[in-house]
Amino acid sequence: MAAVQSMPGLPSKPLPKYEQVAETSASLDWADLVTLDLSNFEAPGERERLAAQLKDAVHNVGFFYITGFGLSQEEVDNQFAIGKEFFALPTEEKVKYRADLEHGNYNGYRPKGSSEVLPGKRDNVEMFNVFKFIPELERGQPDVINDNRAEIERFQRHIAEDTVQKLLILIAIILELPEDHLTKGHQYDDVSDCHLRYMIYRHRSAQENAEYQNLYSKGHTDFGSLTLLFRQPVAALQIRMPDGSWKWVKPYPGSITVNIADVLQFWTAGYLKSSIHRVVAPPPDQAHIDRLGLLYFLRPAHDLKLKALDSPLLQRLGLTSENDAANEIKAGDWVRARVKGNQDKVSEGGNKNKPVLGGIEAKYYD
Ligand SMILES: O=C(O)CCC(=O)C(=O)O
Ligand SMILES: [Fe+2]
Repeated sequence: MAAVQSMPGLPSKPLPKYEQVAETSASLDWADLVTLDLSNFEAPGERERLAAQLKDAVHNVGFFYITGFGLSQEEVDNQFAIGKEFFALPTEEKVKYRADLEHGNYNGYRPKGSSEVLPGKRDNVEMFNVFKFIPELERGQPDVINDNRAEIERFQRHIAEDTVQKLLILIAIILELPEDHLTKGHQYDDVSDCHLRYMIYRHRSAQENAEYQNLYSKGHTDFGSLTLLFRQPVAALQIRMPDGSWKWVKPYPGSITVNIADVLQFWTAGYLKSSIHRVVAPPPDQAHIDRLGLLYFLRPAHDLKLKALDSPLLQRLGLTSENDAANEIKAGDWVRARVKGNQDKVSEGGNKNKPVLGGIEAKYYD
């Protein structure tokens, strides 16, 4: 009898369909964020219209939503199913794929407890980071990734080669730079630490939440260029508003939450805001849920320097990083120093700046 052959491009073992959980019915103080609909991006005048809509958000808030990005909820849910399958593996299987965190390399598995949330208190978060499928970054992968590799690569490439390219064009327009000024340093074939991340925050008891001051992840900024957070109906992400208050980020159907990260802040001498966000315990009606996450972290080509860009807008505003300690730091070194630093113990006493590289600090908040 002929052996059963799997179809090329289809997983050898179909995954159970992923069902998203219900939204919270709690009434929370949601942040009011701009939503960009990318579905008419190619229409005449559309880029300028979207850039105008985005300008204030990226300067003052650092967070916004996108819709019309060309991936269906089914495709997104299929990625959640992959993450769920991976995290259900026994720990001894998962640690075979452990990332080289000690050198700031996130390629692979990051076990829970790798970072401190509060002094003496370790996190409850697992991550599995799948870097780009290019020869320089290949590594051994678990079966669930190998079996679904074609679909994961297609999903990653859509984000990297379509969605983020559009966002980088809009940001270049805001900065009055040629449209390809930022896309050039963010190509799929560039060696960089871009990755698709599957994440799980395992729920804690009410008593544990009290001991952790409700924190799952301290207030922080992200390290690279942009972060894209696929819709996750469990309320837990909060952003720090310009007045220092924290607001919840509502997960709207069909949307991705996007935030500006450190490298874009360096490149714009602070004009683009790498804003502080944190993850807290969900409201009571979602407190029992193990919160799965799906994110894409966009990082620039490793060798690009952090020196501010020569932008007409920044020049008019007098924003330059001339003589700044960041000028000669490579973006990839910054990202890796921040990943490495995340394994350190936290300091006592709440909100602290932490040295990262070349005398430059990163901000952390409780
Ligand atoms: O899980 C979330 O909502 C945010 C995660 C996050 O901030 C991060 O991984 O950098
Ligand atoms: Fe983050």
